[in-house]
Formats: sequence, C-alpha cells, structure tokens
Amino acid sequence: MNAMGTYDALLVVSFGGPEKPDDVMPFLENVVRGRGIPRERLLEVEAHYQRFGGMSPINQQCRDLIAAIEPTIDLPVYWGNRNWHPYLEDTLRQMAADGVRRAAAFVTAAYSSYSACRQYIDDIALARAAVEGAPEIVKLRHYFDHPGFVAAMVDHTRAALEELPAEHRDAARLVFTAHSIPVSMAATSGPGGGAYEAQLRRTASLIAAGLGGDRPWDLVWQSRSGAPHIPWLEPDVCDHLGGIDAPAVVLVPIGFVSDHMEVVYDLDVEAAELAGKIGLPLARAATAGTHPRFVAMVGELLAEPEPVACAATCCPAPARRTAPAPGAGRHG
Ligand SMILES: CC1=C(CCC(=O)O)c2cc3nc(cc4[nH]c(cc5[nH]c(cc1n2)c(C)c5CCC(=O)O)c(CCC(=O)O)c4C)C(CCC(=O)O)=C3C
Ligand SMILES: [Fe+2]
Repeated sequence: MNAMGTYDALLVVSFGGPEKPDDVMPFLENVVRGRGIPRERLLEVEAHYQRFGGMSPINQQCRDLIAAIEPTIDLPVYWGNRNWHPYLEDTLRQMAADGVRRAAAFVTAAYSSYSACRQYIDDIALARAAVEGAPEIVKLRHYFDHPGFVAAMVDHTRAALEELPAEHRDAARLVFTAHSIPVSMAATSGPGGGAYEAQLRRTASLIAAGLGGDRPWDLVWQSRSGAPHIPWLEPDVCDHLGGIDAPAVVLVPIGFVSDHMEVVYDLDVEAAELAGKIGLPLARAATAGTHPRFVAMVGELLAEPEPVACAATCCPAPARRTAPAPGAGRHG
C-alpha cells in the first residue's frame, strides 16, 4: 500500500556543517565526540574548512534540495541535522508545535553502515526522547540502487566525460569514490555484514551500465579519518590515482549526495592537485544534488509501501567508541 497518506510531513535529515569561521571547531567537536579522532587530524580538517572561509556548502545544499522537493510533494518539509544547526531536536520541537504526528525521514546518505545509517537512526531517537510529543519518524529506505539516484549520476558522469580532452574520452577510466570507514565498521554493515561496500559496488555497476559500453571502473575511498593504527578501507583515491594505468579519469563521488566539503576539498583540491602534478587528465562528476530525477525519487520513496525498519542488530556502533560526554546527547 502507498504510505504517502500516512505521513503528515517529510523530515530531511542531514549531517550539518559550519557556516562561519567560529562555527568550525564546535562543529568538529560535535562530529568527533567520543570517536577517538586524533587532535592533529581535527586541526588538519579545520584548515580545510577555514580555507573555504569557515563555510561548508552542505547546509545551503540541503536548503536547495528542500526547495526542489517542496513543489513535488503534498507534505510540509522540515530539516534537521546531526551535527549543526538546525539540530534535529529543535526541528522535532517545531514539528510537535505544528501538530505533526507522523513524518517520513529522508536521510542524505544512501548506504548502510553505522555512520551512514544507524547513527542517524540513533540521533533521531535521542532527539525524539528529548522532545515532548515528538512525532513518530519513519526512516525511508536506502536508495543507493534507486533508478532516480542512478540516473542522476549517469547524467553527471556523462557530463564530466565531456569535459575531458576529446582524444581521451573513449578510454577514460571511471573511478568511483566513497567515504572510507573503519574495516570493522564495513564488516558489520547491513543485516549480513559487508553491505556498505557491496551496495557501493552495485551502484557503481549500475552507473557504468547506464553509460553503455563496457568502460572499466574502480571503487576507491576518500576522506579517511581516525587513528593511523586502526585499519580503514583502502586504497585511498590519491594513492590509486598516483599509480593508475589510464589515459584519463573521471572521479564519480557516489558515496555522497551533494558537493559538500569532503567532495570539494578531498577531490577538487587534493586529488586535482595530484592529477595536475602527474599530468593525468581528470574530471569530477557532480553528485546527485538537485538533479530532477534525484528530487523526484524522494516523492517516489514516499509513495512506496512503508519501509521495514532496520533490525536492531544491523550496522552496530563500533565497540571501541567511548560513551558520549555527559550532556552530549543533545547533539548525538
Ligand atoms: C560514511 C560517511 C559519510 C557518508 C554518509 C553521510 O553523508 O552521512 C560521511 C559524510 C560526511 N562526513 C562529513 C564530515 C566529517 N566526517 C568526519 C569523520 C568521519 N566520517 C565518517 C564516515 C562518513 N562521513 C567516519 C567513520 C568518521 C570518523 C569519525 C566517526 O566515526 O564518526 C569528520 C571529522 C574530521 C575528520 O574528517 O577526521 C568530519 C568533519 C560531512 C560534512 C561535510 C561538510 O561539512 O560539507 C559529511 C556529509
Ligand atoms: Fe564523515
């Protein structure tokens, strides 16, 4: 049965990002609270944000996505973040005040894993627990293989291929990227484990097939965080580009749905610099963003039968994580 009629709002749930220089450190502390991220890594990432004026593009990208979704559905649209204003808890309070009883949640992360799925579920639960009369929230399903997401990425990949010198286009290699996560987190992702990488490979193969022909492709990782002694998924995109045997490359960041800081810094600054140094023609495909097929997908997800919630054992929190500091629950 179409579940659209059972919701009285759509809640867009995202990561959040700083919008001015003074926001950067408090934002980063929200992100890494209890996660064992070395101080040096944090300062390095702070410099990425400050290089862009202390401004992450992600919040504006959420506003743009919401503005694109609003005219396509019959529900009011709300927006709450995990790590920065507008915080989920404040948004849920507003929804309760507006009389919203039951909302569908569209999370701006397409895949399974603790970071991309369970952590959002937990953050929604924490925020609901803090708000009296908070609406029931139904998280929409993973959409990594949805034809709308895939079609948007096929279009954007084709456009990036067009940016390459004509003589290299046919032989250019597709290098798909996603956020690296700890190997242990990847192993326990999804109901049977290994879902994060398996889903990314599925998306990559659907996009490659959508382009036609049999263009070769790789899946590699970007934006590694964490302590150096903890294994994360490899190879890193820059190591991979450094040794690649291809006349040209299109980077396709399938692990993200907007061109936020990890895309514009890690790919458009770092990877692009490396490519320039080694003389590798490189183009980067845009993420799904506000592509009309991606926007339409949200309405299509709302109209599906109500999704089955993830099992409580799916995508467990990494065991080594320390408990949040007292009072930290508010921001997840
Ligand atoms: C799987 C995944 C996604 C994709 C799914 C999704 O979209 O949710 C994602 C998205 C994002 N990650 C982002 C930013 C950061 N991620 C960090 C740290 C981490 N990410 C992780 C994983 C992921 N992250 C992990 C396992 C960590 C280690 C700490 C921990 O275990 O939690 C750090 C800390 C500093 C550092 O990088 O070391 C920052 C600043 C932004 C915002 C960008 C902007 O501001 O425009 C976005 C969209
Ligand atoms: Fe991240």
